[in-house]
Amino acid sequence: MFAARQTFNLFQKRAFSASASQASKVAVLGAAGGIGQPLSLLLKLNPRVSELALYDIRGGPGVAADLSHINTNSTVTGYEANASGLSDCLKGSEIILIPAGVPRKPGMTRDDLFNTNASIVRDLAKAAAEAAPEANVLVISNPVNSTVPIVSEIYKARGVYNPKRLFGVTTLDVVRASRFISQVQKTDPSGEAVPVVGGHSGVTIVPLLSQSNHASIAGEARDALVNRIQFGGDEVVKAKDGAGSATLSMAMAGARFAESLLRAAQGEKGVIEPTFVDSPLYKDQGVNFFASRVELGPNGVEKIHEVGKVNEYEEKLVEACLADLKKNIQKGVDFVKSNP
Ligand SMILES: NC(=O)c1ccc[n+]([C@@H]2O[C@H](COP(=O)([O-])OP(=O)(O)OC[C@H]3O[C@@H](n4cnc5c(N)ncnc54)[C@H](O)[C@@H]3O)[C@@H](O)[C@H]2O)c1
Ligand SMILES: O=C(O)C[C@H](O)C(=O)O
Repeated sequence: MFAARQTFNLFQKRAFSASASQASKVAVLGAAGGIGQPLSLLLKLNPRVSELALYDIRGGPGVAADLSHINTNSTVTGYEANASGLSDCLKGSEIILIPAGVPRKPGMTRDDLFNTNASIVRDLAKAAAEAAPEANVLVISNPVNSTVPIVSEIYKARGVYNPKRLFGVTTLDVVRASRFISQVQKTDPSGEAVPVVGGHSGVTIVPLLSQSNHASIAGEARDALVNRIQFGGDEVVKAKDGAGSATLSMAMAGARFAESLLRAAQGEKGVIEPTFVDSPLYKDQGVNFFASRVELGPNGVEKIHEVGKVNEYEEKLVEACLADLKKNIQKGVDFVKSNP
């Protein structure tokens, strides 16, 4: 028993190196799902979170009751699946994480999820714009390249859009990139950082190996690694064989991003995460959202970093990315125009 407690405490210390915490309410919408449950668990273990608010169209209160027995200080509340439940869940939140929506099955692209997930994200965004317009909104639901513009259009229509507070969560792409490159190079993944820019699907995911510790990777080894990073999600979808897509690794990635935002909000300087944001980098080419390294601060986005120096091979990857990304973003914008 004592050993178990020691292991648990060690896990908490390793997972989140916070010392003190301010009051931070974090809401999870879609909290009973494959991502929502482990994500909520990791947030319950994070001492920077003082209040965890869980909402789902089914099962939110059950997940909350379960997590509320964990002996960390934060309170956990599950909300009923109705409009006042959603609004109460959102009120006072500093961070709203949205993993609500359907996941892929083998043979599907993320874009195939659009018809179902676009309206789910739109409706949740409407509620968030009303109940907690100043919160940071972290969109996990796919297709991220389109769901993030949907949220921005909903906020714009209500006059509460703050581009510094809206984030598409692309953390899993860099988590994968550092793991996959470490497997090839036989190194420790914690020492590997591969910038991944662009968006979050297929060729819009652009790993910049030339900016990693292994810039000299070339030829087939490079092509295979880039392909694995771009299509890592498919590996999990195939292995789960109809039972969904990445959930546990995504929960880790989402919790890491939320932790980074809380660290930055609580005064830590130099906190940088890759994320899909309203970005000036390719606006001149009509691409209004783009993932790159972003410095976070108390007001959300502090500084959007340039893509930096890329080689000829990567230039082509960026070109292919921009073409797809532009269409994906437009699809989200058009959806809100026709389905406000
Ligand atoms: N951004 C990324 O890197 C990334 C990674 C993995 C998965 N995803 C995406 O995350 C989403 C969720 O994946 P999952 O595996 O957790 O799916 P899941 O089906 O296991 O869980 C989704 C949850 O959302 C809930 N839900 C549906 N409509 C809702 C609504 N209107 N309000 C509140 N909750 C609602 C469902 O009841 C369910 O509990 C998918 O769209 C998936 O493609 C994104
Ligand atoms: O692949 C998916 O559909 C889920 C997610 O976007 C992922 O990258 O794992």
